Amino acid sequence: MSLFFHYLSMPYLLEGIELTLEVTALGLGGGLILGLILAGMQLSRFWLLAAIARAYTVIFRGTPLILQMVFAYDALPHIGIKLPAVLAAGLALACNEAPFIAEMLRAGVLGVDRGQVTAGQALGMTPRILMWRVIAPQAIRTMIPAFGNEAVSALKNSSLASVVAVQELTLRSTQLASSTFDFFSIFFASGLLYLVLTFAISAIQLFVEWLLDLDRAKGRQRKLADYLPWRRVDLGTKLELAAIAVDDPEPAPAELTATPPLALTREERTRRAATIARNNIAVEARDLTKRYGAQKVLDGLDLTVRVGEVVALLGPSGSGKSTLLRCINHLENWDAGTVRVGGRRLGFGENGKPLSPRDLANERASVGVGMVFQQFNLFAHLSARENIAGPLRWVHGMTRIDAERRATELLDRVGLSHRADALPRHLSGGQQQRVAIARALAPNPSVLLLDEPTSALDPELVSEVLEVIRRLAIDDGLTMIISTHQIRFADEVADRVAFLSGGAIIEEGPAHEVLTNPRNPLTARFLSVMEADKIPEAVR
Ligand SMILES: Nc1ncnc2c1ncn2[C@@H]1O[C@H](COP(=O)(O)OP(=O)(O)OP(=O)(O)O)[C@@H](O)[C@H]1O
Repeated sequence: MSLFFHYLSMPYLLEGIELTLEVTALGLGGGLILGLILAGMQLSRFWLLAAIARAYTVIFRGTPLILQMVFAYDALPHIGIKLPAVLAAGLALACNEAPFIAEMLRAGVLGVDRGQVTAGQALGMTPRILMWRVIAPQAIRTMIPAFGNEAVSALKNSSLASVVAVQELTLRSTQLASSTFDFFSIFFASGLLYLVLTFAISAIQLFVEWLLDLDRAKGRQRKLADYLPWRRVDLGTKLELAAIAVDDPEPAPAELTATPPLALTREERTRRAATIARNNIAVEARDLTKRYGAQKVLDGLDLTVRVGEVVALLGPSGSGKSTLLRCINHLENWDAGTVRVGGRRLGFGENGKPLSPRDLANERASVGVGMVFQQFNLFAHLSARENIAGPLRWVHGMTRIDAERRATELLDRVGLSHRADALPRHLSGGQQQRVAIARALAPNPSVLLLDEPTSALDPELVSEVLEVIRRLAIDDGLTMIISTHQIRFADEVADRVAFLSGGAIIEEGPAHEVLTNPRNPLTARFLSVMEADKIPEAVR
């Protein structure tokens, strides 16, 4: 036993640790830089870059590290590159780690919900802002455990540097054992030293995970058990959240229920229709055609929406409503036809050529087309307030104070000022959708597109979202195009209904007229099927 402790504190072995850490740091640091480049190449739109990165991955993941180390130390000098042993071992380890790290990075990026990326695009974020503010923060959080694994594996793999005579821990242990024949004590001591190092890496990993944990309750006394890896959302946080729910039960928001639902009288509707008819055109789609493979999803569709008008898109599932909305915001390319928003061909330059993703994002931000999605698509790592204020700062250059003031004002308007600091996953579906509406309204869009805003909600949550939309239409006179299956809501709020079937508008006209007296048999059949459409009393 005393020999074991002697070896454990022996300077000869301890100095070996220094070289072990040096090779590991070179391998991990270099692997991270190279891995970032490889991941970027693999995710690139240019197939040649992606192919080169894939070929690299196949070669360096498919050949043994020991061979790569020997190659770096013994073969490179033949082409005039003579590296010191530590550097050669570190380089080989970096080249070997890079493809694994690249795959980790790629998985992290691809794992971020595509809906959030689409929402970011709709808000006018450039690819760089999207990566920096939406994708990377979420990807990094999911990658920490895998990166911890990779660090431990790099530390252990550094022992292979002994084949190129790097005097690291394993080589020194072997040399010592060969000269003293005390194999048991030496290897036991050396194994324990490795364990201490890997434990330190695991501790760093857990600390970083804790730092980045979105559910971490700030400033609260924590118990040791909270730091264990399986404690993702600790009981304390859950209890706090439960307490919030009990203390502050979410009513149908007072602001939305205090006054009776808004509705226009027949005379008001007539006046409104006359005013709208004199307004400029806000959105115009002409002969819009879009295919997915052999399937024609939009078939020469024409639609004109005037400033201040609310148009409800109705139609059976798959008739092209969502696709039309996505084309208006140029989130989707189309095959033929034109789309103009505020007179501008969104997504095309003066010369008629498509804009780059960055220019398209800037144009989206300046034209001002807000979009609300069926699945809410809130940024999962940001609070309700930050979901609204963040894009205002990053896209529209607002100061933090102004952006937060605007966010607070909008949250108040949708009845959610009391949940401003909540993460999306701690909000109900109806609350999430109201935050999403507030986020879309924040930059004062000229047009708001709503893609089935209530279809992912439980029936009892539908009314609170519809009431917010109703107020936007009637109080604010916002131009809106709403894809919906809520017939009664469309009747009350929309100025005009457009009925889609097979990618074309087969009937359109004043909402009440089309909905009560449809002329096209397909519209009539659809409406009779939708008779079962039940809207909660509260919104009638
Ligand atoms: N990315 C895609 N790739 C291939 N086909 C698609 C894609 N997106 C939509 N489609 C197809 O296009 C058609 C129209 O889809 P879209 O979502 O626009 O319909 P919708 O009227 O909004 O339907 P719903 O009311 O169910 O949302 C559907 O047949 C759908 O399967």
